[in-house]
Amino acid sequence: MSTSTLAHLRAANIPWLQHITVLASTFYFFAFSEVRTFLILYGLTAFLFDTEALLAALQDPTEPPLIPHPYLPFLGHVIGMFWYGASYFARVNAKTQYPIFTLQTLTARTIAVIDPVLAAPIQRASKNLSFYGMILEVTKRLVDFDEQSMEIIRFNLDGEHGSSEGLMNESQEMIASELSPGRGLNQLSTTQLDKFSELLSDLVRGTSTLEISLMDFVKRIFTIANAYTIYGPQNPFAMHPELVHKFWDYESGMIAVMANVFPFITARKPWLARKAINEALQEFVEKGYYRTASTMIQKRVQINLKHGLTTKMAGRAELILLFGVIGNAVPTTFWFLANVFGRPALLQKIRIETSQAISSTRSRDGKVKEKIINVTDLKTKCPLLVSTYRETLRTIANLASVRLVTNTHSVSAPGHPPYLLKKGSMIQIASGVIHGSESVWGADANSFNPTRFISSTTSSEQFSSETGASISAERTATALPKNVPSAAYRAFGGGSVICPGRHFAQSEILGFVALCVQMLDIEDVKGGTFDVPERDDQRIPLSVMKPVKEPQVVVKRRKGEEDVIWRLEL
Ligand code: HEM
Repeated sequence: MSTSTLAHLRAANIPWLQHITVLASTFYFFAFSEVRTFLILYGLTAFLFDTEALLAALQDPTEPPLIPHPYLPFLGHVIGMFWYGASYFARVNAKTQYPIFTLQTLTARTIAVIDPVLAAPIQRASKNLSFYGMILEVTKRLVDFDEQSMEIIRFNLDGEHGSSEGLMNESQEMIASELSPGRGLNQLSTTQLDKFSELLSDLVRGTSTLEISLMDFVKRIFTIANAYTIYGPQNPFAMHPELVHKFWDYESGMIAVMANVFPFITARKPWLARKAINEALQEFVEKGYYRTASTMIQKRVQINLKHGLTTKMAGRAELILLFGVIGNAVPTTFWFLANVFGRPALLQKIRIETSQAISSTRSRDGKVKEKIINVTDLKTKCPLLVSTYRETLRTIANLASVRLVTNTHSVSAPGHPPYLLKKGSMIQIASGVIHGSESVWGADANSFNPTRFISSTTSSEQFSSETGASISAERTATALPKNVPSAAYRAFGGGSVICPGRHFAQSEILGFVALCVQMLDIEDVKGGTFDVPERDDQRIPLSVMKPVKEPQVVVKRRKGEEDVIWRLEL
């Protein structure tokens, strides 16, 4: 044993003196026949309680420090993550203040990344730190893929047969291209915005009122509009309207289904819901309904079938994308509406600001007949709206970015020593901790500041004086406060797997919220402004955070807007 190992062992948080004293006194207190049993019991207990500290002492000094659980080794951190949900990393970080640390559980080593400066090189190192290596097991359980499909999906994930070979590479490249700014994306967004205005006008007509939970209000419109836009007129929800509810039944119980402990008994409602949706998705592929869907879905189904997925499994593959499309957009829009309508002063300012993006047509008698909101104008001329959207996401986007270390990798960043990330470890970039860090965002990191993303150089005047709309749109969307590193804003993940739907999401969510702000009053069911709900930090959703309680609201058209036809355009 080298002298440095001995020094580490001596410095380890292990009560060596107590162990030596106990061992030495054993022979004094116990009869010879009892010594063996005692030593075995003592040894086992000491092993259980000290092994994490021993691992911490013996690990390579350049590895992220291992934090032994103070009371319950190997199980303590698992229970902590289960009990405290998304806030567990924040609790450990509050005690340790390490920029990166390791938690050991029975089956895995989890490396939590707390400093965004380290997050940047980690999300860039996609060759050795694999997103799919981590996420595919989740996907398998999420949609119930069979093993044969998983083999097809796993092919060439590390790129050993070239960067575009294999189902995943081909599909990911195609989706990124279909959803990146350009004509195809504009077409998708236009269909979506038209559908929003049609559905909202139908749901809240003339002087009628609608009593509903704010979340259900968003779910109703977004599920139908997104399914229509992305999956076409013969989408599963249009063919089987009862599936809209079932989709959200599955969403709320999917963690229990994925735990996979006799889910048909322990999580029956979401399990049955998934079964019904999967059957409809299979029909969507088998009956060729996908041929009337967006180009992205047509290409995606063709890629999946070409690589050998059965029609049944190609249908199931769509369930994961449905989550990508709707699963985050709905709760994000819910929070955005809650943050605006729950703060009358902010609502007032946003009403004034977004009115710049409206044009109107009049009937012969001079009355306003139609009002059109231009979503490009929202992005370029309405910094408060865009900033409120980004601040909303900062406060609710808690989902860690996960990576599996497929080859031992050393990561270095300015101001940090190099850290060794050993093969087999699971990395979690702790988005929630980073989003709430005072050292990153300033003293008000934990409060809601709707103007946070309006920088001193980005004002509505400046936007209107920009020459190219696309340049100003990009500037609005990327105005991080001074000195905040870009990897600190993690709502859409980062690196090569950054959410490809972020541009689509921004247009649909800004458009929908502006439409609501201009067209509707949304108040507490008991009258007046509703309270902005609290975040439910105990639940770990596979999307943005959920509220503890969903406000029950009354939705009606604003005075004077009862007969106006509202439309959204890009
Ligand atoms: C506010 C709404 C949204 C949020 C907060 C969001 C967030 C995310 C996040 C955090 C990831 C994982 C990235 C990582 O771990 O590094 C992701 C992946 C993804 N998102 Fe989104 N997303 C949203 C909307 C959308 C929409 C509307 C679409 C599609 C139209 C979409 C499509 C996808 C896809 C396909 C992936 C997987 C990327 C891949 O496998 O490479 N997302 N999203």
